[in-house]
Amino acid sequence: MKLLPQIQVEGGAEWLARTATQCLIDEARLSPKPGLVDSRGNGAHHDLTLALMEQSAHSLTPTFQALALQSWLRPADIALRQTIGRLGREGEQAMMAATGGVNTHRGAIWALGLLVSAVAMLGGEATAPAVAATAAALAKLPDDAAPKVFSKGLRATHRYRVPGAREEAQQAFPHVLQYALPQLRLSRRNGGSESHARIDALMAIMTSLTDTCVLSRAGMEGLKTMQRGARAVLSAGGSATPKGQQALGVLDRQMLALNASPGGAADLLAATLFLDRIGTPYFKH
Ligand SMILES: CC(C)(COP(=O)(O)OP(=O)(O)OC[C@H]1O[C@@H](n2cnc3c(N)ncnc32)[C@H](O)[C@@H]1O)[C@@H](O)C(=O)NCCC(=O)NCCS
Ligand SMILES: Nc1ncnc2c1ncn2[C@@H]1O[C@H](COP(=O)(O)OP(=O)(O)OP(=O)(O)O)[C@@H](O)[C@H]1O
Repeated sequence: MKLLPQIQVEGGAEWLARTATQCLIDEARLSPKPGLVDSRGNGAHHDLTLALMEQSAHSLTPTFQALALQSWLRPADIALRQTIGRLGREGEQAMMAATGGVNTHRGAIWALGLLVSAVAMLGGEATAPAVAATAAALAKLPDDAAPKVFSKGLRATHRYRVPGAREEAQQAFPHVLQYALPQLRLSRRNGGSESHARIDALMAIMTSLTDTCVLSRAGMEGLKTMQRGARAVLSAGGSATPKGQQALGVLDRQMLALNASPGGAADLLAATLFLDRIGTPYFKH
């Protein structure tokens, strides 16, 4: 086991927390995102604004920092699972206090929280697949202290018999590793701007995610519209091309008409941006 001076652990935890927060802000500002809050407006959300999303992101920095500090070089066991479960729920409360009771980032706290913990468990330096596998090991452990509460996401996974946020993490974030990161890098190589590459990565997630946000608000019709529309953007050449932009505009209008918002896909885009930055060790930033 690597033994690190406490100051290095604290610096690493602080960097991870700042980076996770920045990824949430980058995701929120990225435009144009179909149905979602972005720098143009509120998408399909009546109770969310970009300012609220940013306030919420900042309120989560101490949660991410605590998760990293508690997880540093620890193995995936029940004790750590219970600790991060408690910190995650406290983070949800901090978010609710910052937003006056609006759910801005529940899914994001789950995904990014696990990934921040996983990087810390690996000592601050690891590849994206290793981080995702470590996060999955944590997500698979039971947290007996978790209250048995009703949630919209859980209800959608039962009703439609599809995997949701829990399963995405337990399966080591396949939509991040197999869809979004390869698309992000491909679109960058093809010469698109960073914003276009990020929108394309979001589209790649939306081609196949069973987003319980969309299912709860717009049912299976909404989900199929999302997946089909995202495929159309990518097969037109991506968001940097005129045809891709046109397809993106069509999808945006369809999502708004259905009151559908791919909040789960947005969370996974933030997770993608995080894992993309983890490639380089924190002390080089
Ligand atoms: C697992 C969580 C997300 C609860 O999920 P649940 O399925 O009950 O649904 P809920 O409607 O509360 O939230 C789901 C959210 O996840 C996102 N999401 C939706 N579908 C998906 C999907 N297929 N994949 C990934 N994320 C998704 C959306 O943003 C959605 O709003 C989480 O809040 C939780 O269990 N927290 C407890 C605290 C904890 O253990 N934390 C540890 C890590 S910090
Ligand atoms: N840019 C974004 N715009 C909107 N939602 C986002 C964005 N980024 C992430 N999300 C995710 O979407 C979720 C919000 O979805 P939703 O509004 O359906 O939740 P809800 O409050 O449970 O439901 P409802 O608003 O239908 O009452 C959040 O948990 C958040 O993680």
